Formats: sequence, C-alpha cells, structure tokens
Amino acid sequence: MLSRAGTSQPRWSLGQLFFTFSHRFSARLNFSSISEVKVLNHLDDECGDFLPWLERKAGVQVSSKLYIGKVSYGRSLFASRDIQIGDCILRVPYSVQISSDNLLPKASALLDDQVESVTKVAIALLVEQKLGWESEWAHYVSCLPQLGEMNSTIFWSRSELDMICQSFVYQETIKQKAQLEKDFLRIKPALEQFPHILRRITFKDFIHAYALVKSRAWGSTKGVSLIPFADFLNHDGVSEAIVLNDEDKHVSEVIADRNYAAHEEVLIRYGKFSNATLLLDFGFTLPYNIHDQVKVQIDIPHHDLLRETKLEILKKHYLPAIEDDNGFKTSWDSFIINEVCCRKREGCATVTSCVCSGSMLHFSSRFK
Ligand SMILES: C[S@@+](CC[C@H](N)C(=O)[O-])C[C@H]1O[C@@H](n2cnc3c(N)ncnc32)[C@H](O)[C@@H]1O
Repeated sequence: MLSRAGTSQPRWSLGQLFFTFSHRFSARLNFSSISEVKVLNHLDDECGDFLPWLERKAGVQVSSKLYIGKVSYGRSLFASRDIQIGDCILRVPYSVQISSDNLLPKASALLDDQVESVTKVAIALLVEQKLGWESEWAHYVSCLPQLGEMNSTIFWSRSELDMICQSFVYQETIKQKAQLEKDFLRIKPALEQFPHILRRITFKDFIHAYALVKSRAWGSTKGVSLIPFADFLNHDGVSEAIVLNDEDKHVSEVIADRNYAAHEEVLIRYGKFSNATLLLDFGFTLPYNIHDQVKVQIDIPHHDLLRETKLEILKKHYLPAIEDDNGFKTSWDSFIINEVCCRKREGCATVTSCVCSGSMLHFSSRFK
C-alpha cells in the first residue's frame, strides 16, 4: 500500500534484487529508470472523459494542471501547462474517494473485525467491477489495470518465483498468497449474500481487486482509500511531492515539489520504499533506489558446533524491533542493511554505501 498520506495541516492523517532472469522474466519484471522510461505521452483516449466525469461527480474542479497520458508502464499524469514549484496540482474531495465506507452496509455487517481495511476496500471495488456500466464508478473502474497488466509478485508463476527463491520477497509473496487464500474463505460467506452482484466470484477476481487497492490506495484516518485521478501518478523515490490529506477540508491534494514544463510527466513519492517493497506491492523496481534496503536473516544450522554461542551473541546484540515504511521488522536473528546507490549525473561513478550498525558488523566478522 502507498504510505499514509501526509497532512497539509499540522495534524496527522497517509534489494535491489540480485538474480538472473530470462527474457520472459525481464518482460514481466518492470525495471524502471525514470530517465529511461519511454513516455508515450499522448492523451489517453480511453480515459479522455475521466477527469470531466470526476469533476461532475465531485461538483468541484479536481485539476486544471494535469491530464492522463500513457507511458511504457501504464497510465500517468502529465502537466497540461507549465507548473511552478508550490502549485497545488490536484485536489480530490473525500466524497469521490473509495474507502470501506463504500461497502454495502449489509456486507460490512457480515465482515468480522479480522478483515483488514485493504480487503474491505477490495470488496467495495469488486462490487463496482461486477456492476459494470451500472456502477456509479464505472468511469473509474474501466480505467484501472486489468489482471494481466498487474506485476506484483503474487501474480508471478511458480517458475518465475523460483528465480527469486532465496529472497525476502519470495518468502513474503508465499506468506501473502497463503493469507489471501484464508481471507477469501473468510469473506466468501459474506459475498454469497449478494448473488445478484457477486455471483461466480473467483479467487482471481479477489486478488486482482486486492492488488489494485494495495498498489493504489493511501492510508488515512479512516483506513485506506482509493483516490481517483491521484492514483494515476507514478512513483519517483527522490520526489518530495506526496499525497497530503486535509482533514478539515476533507480533500487530498498534491503540491508540486519542482517546476514542470507543459507535457512533462509528473511524479510523486509513494513512500520511502525499498525495491523489495516496490516489487511485492507495486510490481516494479528502481535501478537507483536511494531507499533500498535488504533484510539479512542469520540462519544458524542445528549441526553448527558453535550454534549455542552464536545464538547467545545474537540475542545479546539484538536491537529493538523497528518497523519502517517498508514494513521490514528486525528480529533477533535478522538485521537490515540500507544500501544507498546513486549514479552521478556527470561521469559514471557509482557510489554505494552500506550502512549497518556496529553490532551487525561485529556479527558478520564473528561468523566468518
Ligand atoms: C498508483 S498506480 C500509478 C498509475 C498506473 N501507472 C496506471 O497505469 O494506472 C501504481 C502502479 O503504477 C506502476 N508504476 C508506478 N510508478 C512506476 C515506476 N516508477 N516504474 C514502473 N512502474 C511504475 C506500477 O505498475 C504500480 O503498481
């Protein structure tokens, strides 16, 4: 999920993977370098009436500065004219956002407390998808990526996943899939109460809706919300622009963090996400990701004669668990390396610095 949106008022409101890959795999894996992205840039005909529709629904102007276009990785927002740093480029009222409040009250009552917010919004979206053109959200739903266009790792085939089986992303993907299967069984009885809308709902339908929400909803005080139009913005890890929530005015907005010339692609930062998180939740990675990090799990085999001593040292040096933007948690047998990679614009130097705590270095030297 995208980070919790920031507040426009002073109140709160939202590894690099090293593996080889086949030709097919490289097509599936969306390696993205903002400077190398192919901007198709033409107006997106299929979504041409999307903004006027949203503004009619909201009863206010949402943006006079952006239009929907296409890049090699789907839809994107472009400057319709010159934008100055500090300009508000879009403002989406809460009334045209989709949250768990949009769930049919009868369906909501049937879902227990264990059903997480993302799943509830996914069900609300599923209902709208199944209603087709009868849905009041049809203009929005029809512009969302289809199942075959989703690249988050839960959609990878067995053989594709095998290629990353040594990684944290692999473990998380397997965990996420198992959890989704459980969630689907948990919510199915509630869905079956609405056979006229949700007939023949499959697990694939469910994970499609779930992945859409996970890759394009922001956290807020009331859980998570899909923010139509803002969710066509793509990610740049170094951008300072984020989605802000104004809880008094009940709007989400984005302020430009730099000047843009007309027809330039406008990017924001979803969060300070590592490549592992980007791949897991969004289906792409960045080649030079300043927020990249790797979780290293220390596996001490049972036959290791020094097992007890090593366990003792690990526990002694264990740092309190902290959860970051990536949801990475340390535990006594793991640590996180933040890797900062950047390529100088002039010349071709690559600066890589690994930052890890003294105790972690101590571990690695002891375990050599
Ligand atoms: C919030 S949506 C952005 C709009 C999306 N491109 C579309 O076509 O609707 C997030 C998705 O956009 C794509 N995306 C966003 N930023 C990207 C980037 N820098 N490189 C590659 N894909 C990106 C990924 O597929 C991601 O899951």
